[in-house]
Amino acid sequence: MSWRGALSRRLAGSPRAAAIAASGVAGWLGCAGYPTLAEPASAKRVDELTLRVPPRLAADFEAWLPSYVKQLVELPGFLGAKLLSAATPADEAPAVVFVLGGPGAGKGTQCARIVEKHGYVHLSAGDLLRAERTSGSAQGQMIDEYIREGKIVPVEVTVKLLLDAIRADGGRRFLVDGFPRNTNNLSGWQGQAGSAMRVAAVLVFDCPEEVMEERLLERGKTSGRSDDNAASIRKRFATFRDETTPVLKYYEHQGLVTTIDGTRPVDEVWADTTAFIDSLEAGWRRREEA
Ligand SMILES: Nc1ncnc2c1ncn2[C@@H]1O[C@H](COP(=O)(O)OP(=O)(O)OP(=O)(O)O)[C@@H](O)[C@H]1O
Ligand SMILES: Nc1ccn([C@H]2C[C@H](O)[C@@H](COP(=O)(O)O)O2)c(=O)n1
Repeated sequence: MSWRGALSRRLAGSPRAAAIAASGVAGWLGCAGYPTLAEPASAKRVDELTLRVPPRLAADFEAWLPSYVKQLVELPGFLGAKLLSAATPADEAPAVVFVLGGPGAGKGTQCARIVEKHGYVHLSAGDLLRAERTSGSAQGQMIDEYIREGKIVPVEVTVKLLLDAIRADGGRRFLVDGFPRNTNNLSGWQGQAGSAMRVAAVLVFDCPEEVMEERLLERGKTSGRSDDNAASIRKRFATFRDETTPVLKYYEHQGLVTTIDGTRPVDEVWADTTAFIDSLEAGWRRREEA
């Protein structure tokens, strides 16, 4: 499979990337002509290829890159590949800590404590969607169905709610809870918040499904949530396994993930959570002083 062929196929399959195709592949790559890497490189020659991708297309590019790299490294004579970075937000951009973990892992509980002790602004994607659902907006019914089915609402809706809330608050440190939940969330964030916000860390609460199920069924006795029932919980677990895990892998690869065992009593989980926020803040202070 030639590199050129792989690129064309990917472009054909992606609506956003169709715009790239229309503007010409060579122009998009930022170079006049591009190498056909199907020809094996000689052992003495190292070819270097720099791809310039506009920030608004970085998410598509990164989603596509792994399969492209996989094909490259399978070519005889290819020595290796290095992804430098997509778009790097400025250090002074507001910092976001994404908080993830399965349904009932304890995200909201720990976020409430972080707000109280460390003064972060907490934005729960689920809470924003639930509020939007009852606001009487045209998309309320759609959101209702997604939540009940444990499916992830299209990112256009969620990222707008998050960014509106972030802009309205004007703060500098945000906990974004329950987001990004799938690759659609991830690419929507990167496309729309990308360089305006800095993803400082991804905090993950790890908890087995049996424990989370017990917690959610207990919460369901009083929460009034349409998805705290056995059928919805099963679907939410499947969505977490199938759709959120790839996002966690993506951020792990970037060295941004800190995982905390969420199975323990709240105070024990909190001891690790607050220590993590302290270390994050200490790192920022050291950088500011340097
Ligand atoms: N460490 C813990 N030990 C026992 N119960 C907990 C613990 N953390 C949270 N809970 C309880 O479990 C339930 C779910 O917690 P929480 O709402 O914080 O989870 P969540 O990850 O935000 O869930 P969801 O994604 O469904 O909103 C709540 O009733 C909460 O009181
Ligand atoms: N990024 C998100 C976050 C949440 N939702 C929907 C689907 C979830 O099952 C539901 C509840 O979220 P939670 O309060 O458990 O974090 O809200 C979504 O579609 N996209």
